[in-house]
Amino acid sequence: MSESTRLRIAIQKSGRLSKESQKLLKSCGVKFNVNEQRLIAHSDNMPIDLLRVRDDDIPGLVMDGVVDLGIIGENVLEEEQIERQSLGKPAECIKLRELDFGACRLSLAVPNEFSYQDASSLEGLRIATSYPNLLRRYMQEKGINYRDCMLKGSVEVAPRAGLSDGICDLVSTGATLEANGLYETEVIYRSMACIIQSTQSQPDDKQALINKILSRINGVVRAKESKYILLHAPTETLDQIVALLPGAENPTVLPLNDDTNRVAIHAVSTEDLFWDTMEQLTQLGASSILVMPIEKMMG
Ligand SMILES: Nc1ncnc2c1ncn2[C@@H]1O[C@H](COP(=O)(O)OP(=O)(O)OP(=O)(O)O)[C@@H](O)[C@H]1O
Ligand SMILES: O=P(O)(O)OC[C@H]1O[C@H](OP(=O)(O)OP(=O)(O)O)[C@H](O)[C@@H]1O
Ligand SMILES: [Mg+2]
Repeated sequence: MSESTRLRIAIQKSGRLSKESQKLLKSCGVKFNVNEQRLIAHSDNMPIDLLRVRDDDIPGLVMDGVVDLGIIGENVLEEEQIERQSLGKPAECIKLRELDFGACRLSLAVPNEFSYQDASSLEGLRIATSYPNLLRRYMQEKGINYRDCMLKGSVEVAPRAGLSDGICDLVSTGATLEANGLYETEVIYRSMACIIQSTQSQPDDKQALINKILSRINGVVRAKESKYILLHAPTETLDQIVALLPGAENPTVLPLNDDTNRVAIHAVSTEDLFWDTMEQLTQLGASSILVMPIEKMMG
């Protein structure tokens, strides 16, 4: 691949998605070193360049075809999409898949002393947000009039500072709301990180590389969600034991040396094996139970 056809992937420079985005690409075999001062990181084993930017810029860079792929929160993607649609700017991209990080929700919240019944309690009031488009869509659906207070950060301090009556901001644990004397009243959008592709048609070799990265991401995410389970089981409770293993299809059953009453089971479980299931397994006579992480999966 020539320099101009190197695959360009935009990721957040620093913030909530930045480390996970880098980790994901590294676990897909993309080698690169990030220099905190530099906007671009070149991979030295694949024709890939990483563009490290503010997360707000990522959807636009992909929609304008400036970069080929982007890793972004669905909240920012959707916000930018609505904004661009209203301005008649290109707003298309392909969401390749959701990722397994960046889980958060965009919620309405009000001060603890606010008596809230439903969204109509906000009629005519001022709401501070960094997501004016998602907020407007929700409030229009509910038929509620409100006033905007657009803030790029520190949204949670707006009511106490007298700037607004309520807020519409991202929540994960709820600790920031609590610390600011606010409580969550409505979830208006649930979000995960996702990987998006530009709709521009790609040369075959570049599209093949995108497909390869995506297939590796699928393998990495599936592996993280799965566990490799080894255990010894009495033959008489074998069926019950296999039935308890979450999502395990056709486990391998192997004989044990000098023991015809017990077998070894090897299984890949598509879910984590919880302590209570482990306890049920031991009650059925299972022993030597090992639950191990899986690094990669394919096929
Ligand atoms: N508390 C949270 N827990 C999990 N994910 C979150 C949380 N807050 C935000 N996110 C997700 O991470 C994305 C980036 O959040 P971050 O706070 O780093 O953004 P930012 O301050 O706008 O960064 P930038 O400087 O790149 O503009 C959010 O758009 C959202 O998708
Ligand atoms: O419900 P919580 O777990 O408290 O998380 C919510 C907070 O996380 C995000 O901010 P972040 O900490 O990323 O900082 P930022 O304001 O600089 O974006 C978001 O904007 C909230 O303020
Ligand atoms: Mg941002």
